[in-house]
Amino acid sequence: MKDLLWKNIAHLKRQSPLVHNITNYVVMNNTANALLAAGASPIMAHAHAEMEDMMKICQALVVNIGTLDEYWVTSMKKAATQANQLQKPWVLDPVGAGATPYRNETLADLLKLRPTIIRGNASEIMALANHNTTPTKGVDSSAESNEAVAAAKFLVDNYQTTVCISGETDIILNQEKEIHLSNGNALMAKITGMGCSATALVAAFAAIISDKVEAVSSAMALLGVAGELAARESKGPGSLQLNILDKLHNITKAEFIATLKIEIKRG
Ligand SMILES: Nc1ncnc2c1ncn2[C@@H]1O[C@H](COP(=O)(O)OP(=O)(O)O)[C@@H](O)[C@H]1O
Ligand SMILES: Cc1ncsc1CCOP(=O)(O)O
Ligand SMILES: [Mg+2]
Repeated sequence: MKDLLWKNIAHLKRQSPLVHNITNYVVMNNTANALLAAGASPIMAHAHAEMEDMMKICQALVVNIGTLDEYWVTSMKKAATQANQLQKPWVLDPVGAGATPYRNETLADLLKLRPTIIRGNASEIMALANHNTTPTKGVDSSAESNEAVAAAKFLVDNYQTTVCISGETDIILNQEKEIHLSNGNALMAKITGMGCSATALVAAFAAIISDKVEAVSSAMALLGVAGELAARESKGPGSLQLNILDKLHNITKAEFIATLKIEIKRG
C-alpha cells in the first residue's frame, strides 16, 4: 500500500491535473501554492458566466464554502452540476458546517448534488450529518476524528460518497474501504487553510485515480507526511507553512515510506 501511494504521488507530478477551485478568500493563495508544490495545476474562478466552460477544461472541482455568499453559492451549484454531467469528480469542503443556518441550508442543497468526496474536520462532518455532539465553534474542530465516524458512515450510506475526517488521525472511508493515517503535527491546526489545502490535494488525486479511497489516502498521506517532516525544522506556524510547501515539492520516496503511518481497517 505504501508503494502504491508513492506511485500515485509521483504520477500526480507527471499528470499535473488542472483543478478548478471555488474556495474562500482566506486561503486562495496557500491552496494554489499547495497544488503547485505537489505538482498539480490550480485555477480559482467563480463567475457564473464561465462555470460550465471552466469545468470542461478542468479534471476536478473543489467546492469550499468558507466565505460563501449568494452569488458564490450559485457558482458552486452550476459547477457541481456540470462536473456531474461530465462525470468529473468534485470535492466538498463544508467549512464551518453547523455555524449558521445559512451554511447548513447551503450544504443540504450541495449534498443533493452528490459530491464525489467530502473532506472536513470532525465537527464539520458531524454537523453535516446532523450528528452534532458539541456545538460548532466556527471553522476549527472541537472534536476528535473518531467521534465523527458514525456521521461519516451516515453520509456514505445516504449520499454514496467517500468521506475524509481530518485531524490527529485522518479517517478515510466509503462503503467498501476504510483507512486511517496518523501522520502530521498538532501545529498544522494553527495554520489557516491547512484543511482547505488538504481538500484541494484530494481533488487533484481524485482527478487521476479512479478508486476514491486510494485517491484521498494518497492526498492525505502526502500532506500528513510533509507536515510531520516539515515540523521537525520549523519554529512555529509561520515557518511550518512555508516548510510544508517545500516538503510537498521535494519529498523523497525514502522519507515518505519511512514516515507514513497507515492502517487498513477495511477493504
Ligand atoms: N493534532 C494533529 N496532529 C497531526 N496532524 C493534524 C492535527 N490536526 C490537524 N492535522 C492535519 O492538518 C491537516 C488539516 O486538517 P484539519 O486541521 O483537521 O482541517 P481543518 O483546517 O479543515 O480544520 C490534515 O492533514 C490533518 O491530518
Ligand atoms: C478562517 C476562515 N474563515 C472562513 S474560511 C476560513 C479558512 C478555513 O480554512 P481551514 O479550514 O483550512 O483551516
Ligand atoms: Mg477546514
